[in-house]
Amino acid sequence: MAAGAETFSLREVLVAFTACVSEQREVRVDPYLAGWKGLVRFLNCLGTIFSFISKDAVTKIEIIENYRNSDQREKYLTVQSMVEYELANGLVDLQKRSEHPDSGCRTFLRLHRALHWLQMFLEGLRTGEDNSKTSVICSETYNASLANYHPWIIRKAAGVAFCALPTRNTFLETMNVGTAEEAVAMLGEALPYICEVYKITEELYAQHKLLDLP
Ligand SMILES: CCCCCCCC/C=C\CCCCCCCC(=O)N[C@@H](COP(=O)(O)O)[C@H](O)/C=C/CCCCCCCCCCCCC
Repeated sequence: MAAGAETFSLREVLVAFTACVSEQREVRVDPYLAGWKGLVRFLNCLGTIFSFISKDAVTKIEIIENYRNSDQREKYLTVQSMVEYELANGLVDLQKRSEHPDSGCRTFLRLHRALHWLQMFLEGLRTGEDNSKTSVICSETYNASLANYHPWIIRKAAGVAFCALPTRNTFLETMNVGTAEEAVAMLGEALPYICEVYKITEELYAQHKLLDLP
């Protein structure tokens, strides 16, 4: 484990995702990005072999943060308002990346797909045997989700990086919430919130036929 792992707290990440859904069942962008930033911090602690993954995640987080810091920041308060605003103003490339290669909708979709992987990965960790291999949980859940959207070279590089993951119990203890059992209990509490964020976003994107944005 690389230096800096002590700065990661699973609790902070999970609190961010639990704060995502508003009373109107809208997905708030700021806590969503805060959750991803915490996860990237954790990924960076796992070693430089994961840098190509964290760099891509950071690029996408920054694209959306830039919208949140722009004059149109209010339009990007929730995923619902972002979709409405970008579609109404022709700001999304629907067929092919051209005039709006980094729309909020397209960029958010990449994180949304990664959230599906995260949901399955955390569930795999939570329910895995004490001595199960994190690398196996990670590659199985990746192959069942995100890998479907990645070219061969990325899938290959990801597969190599997964081999560097520590065992399940070391991994759980790195989350800084106490013992492996305590980390498992916290995952059990938080996963329904992550699932809810995923479900709401998936329904919204399906409703607007945005699930295949180039
Ligand atoms: C609660 C703590 C335990 C969980 C710790 C998980 C830490 C994960 C942190 C970040 C995950 C990274 C999310 C990556 C977003 C990838 C978005 C994406 O799909 N990008 C591709 C497509 O983008 P465009 O080309 O269309 O712009 C891009 O090609 C990807 C490049 C990089 C490779 C992505 C591989 C993703 C593997 C996800 C597994 C991460 C392994 C973490 C190990 C615990």
